[in-house]
Amino acid sequence: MTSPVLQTLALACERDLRLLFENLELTLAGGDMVQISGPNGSGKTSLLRLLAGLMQPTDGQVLLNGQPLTEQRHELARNLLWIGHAAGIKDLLTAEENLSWLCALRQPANREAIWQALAAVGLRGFEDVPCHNLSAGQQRRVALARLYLDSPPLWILDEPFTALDKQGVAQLEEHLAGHCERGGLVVLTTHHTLSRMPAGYRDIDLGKWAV
Ligand SMILES: Nc1ncnc2c1ncn2[C@@H]1O[C@H](COP(=O)(O)OP(=O)(O)OP(=O)(O)O)[C@@H](O)[C@H]1O
Repeated sequence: MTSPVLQTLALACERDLRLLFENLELTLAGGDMVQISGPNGSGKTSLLRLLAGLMQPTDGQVLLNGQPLTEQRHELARNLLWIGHAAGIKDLLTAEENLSWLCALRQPANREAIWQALAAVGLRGFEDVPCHNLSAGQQRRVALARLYLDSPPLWILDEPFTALDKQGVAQLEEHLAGHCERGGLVVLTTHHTLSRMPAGYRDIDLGKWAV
């Protein structure tokens, strides 16, 4: 698997007239699992959004393979799987329909692949259930099933362990570490202490760049 290289140069982020961090310098490449840590409100989600091209920095730059992210939209879309803090699931659609729709935005998936992905996250037998009839943890599992479909190398995940039970957390930790060991790149926020870390694991404490 060939992962892109993500780099930040003197990155600064201001939100609501508050400068959260500045001069943030990071280089992230295949094999890395990077956990962004820091207190509530320190800007972890904001940093993920900057890396995913969903927000513009106040100052500095994000580079993808050495080129400004703003000029690499197509490349970013090809390489990135973003799962935000909210599960991003549509209540009225079934688990299968949600995945089919989410995958269609990037790489359409057939029914068999979707059912396999749902089985991988423990949702065998729930394929046809409308998501408003699933628990919070099951809805999170629907979103995470995308990580078991034909997925791109760069995964940016905001609080992916939210609402998961112990078995779900352990399984996800294993899957994320395995992705990195196959050459993928994972950037995530979590307040959970990871117990399965690949060789390329790093913890980035945003507090170091706090203003
Ligand atoms: N949509 C928004 N508009 C304006 N300011 C925002 C918005 N979302 C967040 N902020 C502000 O940006 C700051 C950082 O928020 P962010 O969500 O990035 O922090 P975080 O470190 O991820 O927090 P948490 O640990 O609570 O998830 C906070 O002070 C917050 O008030």
